[in-house]
Amino acid sequence: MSALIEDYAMIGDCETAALVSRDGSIDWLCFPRFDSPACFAALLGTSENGRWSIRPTEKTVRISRRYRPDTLILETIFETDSGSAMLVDFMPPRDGASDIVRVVIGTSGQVDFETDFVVRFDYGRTVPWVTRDDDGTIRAIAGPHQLLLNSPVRLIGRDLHTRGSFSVREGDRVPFILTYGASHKPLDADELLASTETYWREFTAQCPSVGPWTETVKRSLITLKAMTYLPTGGIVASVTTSLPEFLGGIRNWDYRFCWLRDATITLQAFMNLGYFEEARTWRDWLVRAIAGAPDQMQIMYGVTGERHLWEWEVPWLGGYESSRPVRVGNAAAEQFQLDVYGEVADALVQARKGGLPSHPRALALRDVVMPFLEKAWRKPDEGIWEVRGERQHFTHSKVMAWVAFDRAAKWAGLTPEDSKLADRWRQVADEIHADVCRNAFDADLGSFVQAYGSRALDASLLQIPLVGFLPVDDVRVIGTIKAIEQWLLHDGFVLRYRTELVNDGLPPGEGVFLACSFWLADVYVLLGRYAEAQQLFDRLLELQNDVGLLSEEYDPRARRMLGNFPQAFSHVGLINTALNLARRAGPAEDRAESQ
Ligand SMILES: OC[C@H]1O[C@H](O[C@H]2O[C@H](CO)[C@@H](O)[C@H](O)[C@H]2O)[C@H](O)[C@@H](O)[C@@H]1O
Repeated sequence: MSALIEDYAMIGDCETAALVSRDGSIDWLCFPRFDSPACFAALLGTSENGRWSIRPTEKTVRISRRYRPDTLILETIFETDSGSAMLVDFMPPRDGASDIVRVVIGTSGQVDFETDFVVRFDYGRTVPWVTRDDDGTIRAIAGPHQLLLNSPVRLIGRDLHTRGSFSVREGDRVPFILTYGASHKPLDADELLASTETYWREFTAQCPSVGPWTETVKRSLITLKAMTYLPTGGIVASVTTSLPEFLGGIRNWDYRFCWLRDATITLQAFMNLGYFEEARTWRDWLVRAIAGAPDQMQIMYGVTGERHLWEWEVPWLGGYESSRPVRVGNAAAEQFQLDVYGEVADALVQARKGGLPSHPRALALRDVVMPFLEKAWRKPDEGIWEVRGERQHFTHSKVMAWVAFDRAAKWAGLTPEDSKLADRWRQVADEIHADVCRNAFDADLGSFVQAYGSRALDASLLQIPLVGFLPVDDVRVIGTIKAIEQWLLHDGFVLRYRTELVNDGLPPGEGVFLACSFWLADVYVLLGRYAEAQQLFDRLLELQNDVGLLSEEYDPRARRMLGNFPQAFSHVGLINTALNLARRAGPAEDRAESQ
């Protein structure tokens, strides 16, 4: 059985990532890319679906862990009656090979360990041929996949598992190096550890002070960086698939892709912290990915820009705590979601403001996308929450279409030759604004509503003041915030919408959505309700696990994390709210000022 979601930590090399449980088991790993078929899939099944454990044989009296400061190097300390030892887990940034390195270091007395290496390629199904080379290397092969495991520990195959045992005394170091594909050169665990440490320390060194939240912001920044596919600059929404939004339910989705929405807001967080190199690579990825006819633009792509992300179910995996189906691929790739145009426009304008030189294709792209959008904004869509029910005129989608025209008009207004375009786009922005104010505000409720003609509330309406569509002290905005506080709060955290009242094409039930809870804190900052913003933010920080990671959702009743893990959306929320609180004129006010 898999561990609690919050009991996992992530290690990664900016091309793929693994989840390690508190007791030293790697239960999730897709080699060599984030979206490759998992070779350890115990997270969504059983140990027979693949996992690699290294743990003491005797009872542990205490397990503690942390990331080595400013890095993605995980240190787990096991204490037993006879001694203590540290397991160091990391994935070196790529230099041709793709590896996981695990080093057991004795810290006091003596600790006996056992390791159990179970490889099941193709999402936990294919049992490989496992052989031992003359030099002791364990080789697991099936079809296109090959894994090589090197260690001084003698490993023996039995019952389709590869096992070994060893002891460490104070000062002993026992390394294991797992390599995907061919191994071109002998690897040294200590050298890899040193270069990995340097890589992450250099990256975090640029992070500015965010007052008392600097360390927690750095952790989120490292987490987001680890979800960036370095060869292209694409950013995945999470490194897992099918961790459920409701335990035992069917809201299980594959997040190992690049959503324009999630990637763009991630970039905004990077830029808010002054990381513009990441913005450049992402912008280049974006321009390549969405090149072509504007009506064929997708809301998400694979890490190198793939368009076909067919969704299928994995019948041989039992699902996380029986939450089935396990899905690979994501049918939402085929959806129409109007908001992404606004998010992309906002990020591009922010990149320009930050001094990023313009991309040769960016203007051409703007000039084909905007005319398309002039018609498309009138159409119903699936919205930010990617409903699997009927398309609707979602309020948030229209607001973000307004953002697209508003930002495009400002952008065009920067050059005299584009001033005609600027006027035209300002006109469309005004038209959308009027349309939303006319159709999305319910005077009886005193609030904006989820979609035209609906009476439901939706947390995405919190974006109205955050993107500058209306000022935060507008009476309609005040009414909307009140209504959200009244109807969407659960234990002080924010639900996206009431799944039992809205037909989103799925059975009701899900946790509170962490990103939306950060948005509420941002709105409190705009309102000057700093104490409430601070209080909500503090409570959200308490939800982080022991190594600072957040999933997508949280169940306040069961006090458990839910949804894919770690999730970019949630970590972006954390960074932005920390900046808003620390600077009080942080990103929320920057974005809102564009009104
Ligand atoms: O709730 C149903 C939808 O859930 C997923 O979408 C959510 O995650 C996306 C990635 O973080 C995010 O961009 C979106 O706003 C969220 O609603 C899932 O990917 C969808 O397929 C599903 O319909």
